[in-house]
Amino acid sequence: MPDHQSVSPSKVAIVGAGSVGATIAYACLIRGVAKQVALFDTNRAKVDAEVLDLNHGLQFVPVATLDGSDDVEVCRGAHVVVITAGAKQKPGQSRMDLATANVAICRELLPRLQAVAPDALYLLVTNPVDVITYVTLKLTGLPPARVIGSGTVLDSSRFRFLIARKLDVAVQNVHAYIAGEHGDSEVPLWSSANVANIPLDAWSVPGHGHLGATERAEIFSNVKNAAAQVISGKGATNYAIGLATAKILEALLRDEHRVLPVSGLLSGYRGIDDVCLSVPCIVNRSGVESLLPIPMNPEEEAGLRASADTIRKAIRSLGF
Ligand SMILES: O=P(O)(O)OC[C@H]1O[C@](O)(COP(=O)(O)O)[C@@H](O)[C@@H]1O
Repeated sequence: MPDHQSVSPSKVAIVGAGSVGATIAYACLIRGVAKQVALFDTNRAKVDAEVLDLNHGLQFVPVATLDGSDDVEVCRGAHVVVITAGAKQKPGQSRMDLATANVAICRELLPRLQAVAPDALYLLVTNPVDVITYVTLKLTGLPPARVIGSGTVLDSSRFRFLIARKLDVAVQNVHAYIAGEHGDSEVPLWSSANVANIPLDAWSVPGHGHLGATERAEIFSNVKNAAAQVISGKGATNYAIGLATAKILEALLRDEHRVLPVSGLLSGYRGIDDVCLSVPCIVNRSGVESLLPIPMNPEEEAGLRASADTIRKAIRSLGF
């Protein structure tokens, strides 16, 4: 195995070489996110095969190295550890159904990861991601800024995609967030959603769609059911979460101060405490720097509180 002792400022260690972990590695390589990418999985044959396949494409991406192992040493010195390992959703299961199994995996993994990557930021992707982010905070004792959940970055991009398609504008020009749980209690922030600073409430452009109550309900339902739709067709979601995670990694490693709806610890945010969920945050090399006070109407604020209660209940039922 190559020497992993040296600490690189741009080493990403990905835990779990399943479809999500492998796709995150692929997205990191093609976007040139890190100089070193490491893939760790207990299934040696799987991790070796993914690493071999990815290494065969290194000629075509920005300069980087990729290692893989079933030995946690491969993660040594990582600047960011991305955790994707865990049971995945089967058709008909909610993300919350995975909590007990995936918390047990965290209990086993985190001390070993902290031993080899004590200075890392921890980016959680494993579901239910808000619960897993909170549990990681408690199990590691790390400062809240250094424990980040992928949260609703993916849901917000699904939301923007559907709005963009309805209005026939580029998805990059849609500014809209899903807040709260990455899951069934998530909240669409319609009141702040806009294109070119035109609130979607006031959107009226001939030939460019309409977003009345029916269209909004349909879009939000599609956002919430997006994962189930993909899972029923191909067994797992991987490409969009791979790209979303690479985007978060760029914000962290390049100190971008980018606004992203990642999951982090709320302390006195609109009166909500001691729970991890997503609101738009400034993300830089320190991790989650600031949770932004995005405007919300009373219905959205009530939705955020209800979402916080749902996640907190799940956390408490797991003994945290
Ligand atoms: O619509 P505008 O103002 O041209 O902004 C476009 C830019 O906004 C972004 O979509 C980011 O938007 P958010 O800050 O709402 O996430 C960029 O990807 C894009 O370059």
